[in-house]
Amino acid sequence: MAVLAIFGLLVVLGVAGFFYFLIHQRKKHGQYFRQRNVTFIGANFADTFKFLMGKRTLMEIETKLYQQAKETGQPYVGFSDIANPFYFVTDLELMKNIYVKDSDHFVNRRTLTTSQSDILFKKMLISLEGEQWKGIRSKLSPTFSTGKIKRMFDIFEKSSQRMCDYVRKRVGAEGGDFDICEAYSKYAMDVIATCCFGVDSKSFDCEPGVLSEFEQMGNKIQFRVTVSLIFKFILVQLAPKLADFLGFKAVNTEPQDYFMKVIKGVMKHRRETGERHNDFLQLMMDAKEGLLKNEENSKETIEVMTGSKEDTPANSFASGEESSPSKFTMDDDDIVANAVLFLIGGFDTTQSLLIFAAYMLALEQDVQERLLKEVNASLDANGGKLTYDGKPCATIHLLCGTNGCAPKIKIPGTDTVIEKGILVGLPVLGIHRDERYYENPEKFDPERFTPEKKAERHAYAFGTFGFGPRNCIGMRFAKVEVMAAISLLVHSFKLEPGQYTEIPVKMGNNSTLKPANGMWLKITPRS
Ligand code: HEM
Repeated sequence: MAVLAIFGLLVVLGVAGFFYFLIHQRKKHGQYFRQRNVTFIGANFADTFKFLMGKRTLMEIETKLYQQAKETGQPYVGFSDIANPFYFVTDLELMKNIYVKDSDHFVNRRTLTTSQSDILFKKMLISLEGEQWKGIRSKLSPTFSTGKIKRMFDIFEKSSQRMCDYVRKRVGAEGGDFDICEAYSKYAMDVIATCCFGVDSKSFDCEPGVLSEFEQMGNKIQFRVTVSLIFKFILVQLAPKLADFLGFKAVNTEPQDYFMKVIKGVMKHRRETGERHNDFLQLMMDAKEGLLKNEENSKETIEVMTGSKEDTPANSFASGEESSPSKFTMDDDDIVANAVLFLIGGFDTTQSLLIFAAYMLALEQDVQERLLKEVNASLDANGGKLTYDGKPCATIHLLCGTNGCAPKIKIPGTDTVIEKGILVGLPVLGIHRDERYYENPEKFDPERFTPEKKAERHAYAFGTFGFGPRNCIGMRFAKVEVMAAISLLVHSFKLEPGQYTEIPVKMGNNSTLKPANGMWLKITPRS
């Protein structure tokens, strides 16, 4: 009884301490912005609490935040993410300044780990800073050029075929209700296993409900926003030494060790036998040896490297005016770390896009019919083969928040100075649903992405892959991977809402855009 009472008291003290801490941080960050004459809008404790209890999604919170920021009529506002004061920018021209003109100042992300034992995480492109980031990004950029991805197209086609065979087996000749999340998870895992690790994921060989070893480890290594991760993260930000002492790590040890073993085994085999493959792993091994074919200075590689066609400070780096990429060397751990990063960065994102594209196509039959016609015409023109140049037109928005830390820099046209280390966040989700940029934004309308329509909008109104030099290095890869899978799925099956389809869909309480209860659709083979 006494033990229970002490335990209960400790819980009450813990919760009270946490709320005291929240109030203290909010007050501190509010003061920070008020002293700088910047409107302060957050944090919202009720929403934070509901999120921790699983009753609010990050998507709902970000949408509300954007509305609040927009209602102030200011181009940027102050916000508190509990750990840090945070500038929340809603003005597209200001965003462009940050990403293009001042890109050199907004190049680092916030720290997610301090642990010395987080070896792989520390070597991932996503965590690198300054010159080190530039060096590795410039080494990796040529591996993501259109030409290189074109050579990998066979991998996308084969995995898409395997996925359609799997779906056919599950729904039978007459068709039936099926959770498409399962097939897309296997597809995204299969593509990354083949391209980045040089192995077969065996994800389509398993019985329903069973995951292959690669899939299990791949799932374990993904970032999931859980209550414990949030606490860990706050501790890393506020008391890095304590977090380090407690051995907090960004990436779980078990999958980390597994992937290290897998990839090092494949590299050893290739080096010993001289075997070569058309995949990222090969390209990274070539980049390490300085053997990568000479596309380093091509215009496109510079675009992959800088995320911009325009003249930016980063472009001068990319074209060799500052540090030369050849100065930087990669070792085997860099290769492993970035292959694992591609698994983290390219799995959930691609899967979410595929899931919602299937959902919208099931709901909007006329769009599905148009897409089917385009895909069939492309297949007919290419002897029934899916090719890189076939261009189906399904495009869908995704949530992604993106931010950078600045050294001291003044916001143009204002007296506001963003000090070193202060975070700047760009609310992509809100912008994508803003009527000022998109008419009827909740409507699934691929036509808004025609070149003519795109030219009518501000270039920064579409930020799915981020902007500037720190944008998504895998964007070209992801687009082709997604197009291959959607094309073959729509060619093989009719997608319709089924008896379990939730309309509107309930979103999951996680960092990425995922439906809470799977994505059940009625799927019928076309022949
Ligand atoms: C639909 C799929 C994808 C979406 C929506 C997406 C989105 C993003 C976003 C928003 C960023 C941050 C940009 C910023 O901070 O400004 C990012 C970074 C990154 N993405 Fe993706 N991504 C996708 C697929 C992929 C794939 C397939 C790969 C790898 C094969 C990949 C690898 C990366 C890497 C390595 C970074 C960090 C780049 C750096 O720090 O220099 N992503 N992605």
